[in-house]
Amino acid sequence: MSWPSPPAFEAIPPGLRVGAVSYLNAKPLYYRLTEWAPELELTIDVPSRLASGLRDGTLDVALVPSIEAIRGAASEGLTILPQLAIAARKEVRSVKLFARTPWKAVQRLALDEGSRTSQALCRIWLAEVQGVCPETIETHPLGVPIEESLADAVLLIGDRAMTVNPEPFVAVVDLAHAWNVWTGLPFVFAVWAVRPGVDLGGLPHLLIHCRDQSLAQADLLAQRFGVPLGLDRAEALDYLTQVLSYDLGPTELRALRLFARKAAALGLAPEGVDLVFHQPPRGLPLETRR
Ligand SMILES: C=C(O[C@@H]1C=C(C(=O)O)C=C[C@H]1O)C(=O)O
Repeated sequence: MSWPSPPAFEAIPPGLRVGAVSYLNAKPLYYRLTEWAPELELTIDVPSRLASGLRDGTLDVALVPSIEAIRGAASEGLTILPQLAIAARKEVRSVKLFARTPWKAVQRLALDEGSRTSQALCRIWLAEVQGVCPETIETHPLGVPIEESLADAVLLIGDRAMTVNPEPFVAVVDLAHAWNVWTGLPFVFAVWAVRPGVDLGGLPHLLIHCRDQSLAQADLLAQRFGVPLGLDRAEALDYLTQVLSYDLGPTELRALRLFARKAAALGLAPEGVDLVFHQPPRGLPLETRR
């Protein structure tokens, strides 16, 4: 299928190292990116590893857990790209906390190894809404079925969270839905973050084109990436177009700032951090606030 070519954009520095999330929820943000920009090096991985890659300098720009953009803004001068995010309008379906005990009795908590943002959201929700701070917090490894965990509650994110059978558990919460009921806001899971001093050339404009073209043909992405996960096409389409949103507008920024404050209050992020938008080193400034 032929898609409209992107509008003319500034060249992308050859070898620019870009990281993007492997889950279905991220596909609209980079589908066909390398066809339009073959000069960049694209790494696809789980969110926590992308955050590590950005931190240790093996990536220049990556789609990272929003909590890592908040942490890295303070400590490493990370900046974020405007207009783009992975956000949930209300529920999310792919970030779920499963419990074997009532919420208030959760003492041992296992957190999906692939996550950073939902790990923090989960702890904030347990503390603020349920009044519980589990004594033991451990990692639930990638690739290990949830049934094998001995924890009282297990957080799963991404594709595998969408197809878990909830029957063995006494309670399940969709954490974006819980956040929405509690704050009235959407929840921002991921943003594009950039290491200081990196020249992205035309990448920010190309990423916006990618997102817009992907969403204009979301049925194709639902079929290609959702159906192989065991979702039916309509369900995958609904997830990509109704459940999730890919915009970083004023409401999402408000939600992100509230999340940053709540994370700081629990010691999960530094106090008083604000997000800084990426500015190209030269040429026309990117739009920074909408
Ligand atoms: C909505 C999701 O968002 C993801 C969750 C993330 C996290 O918890 O750190 C990071 C990136 C997102 O792709 C999901 O994985 O289900």
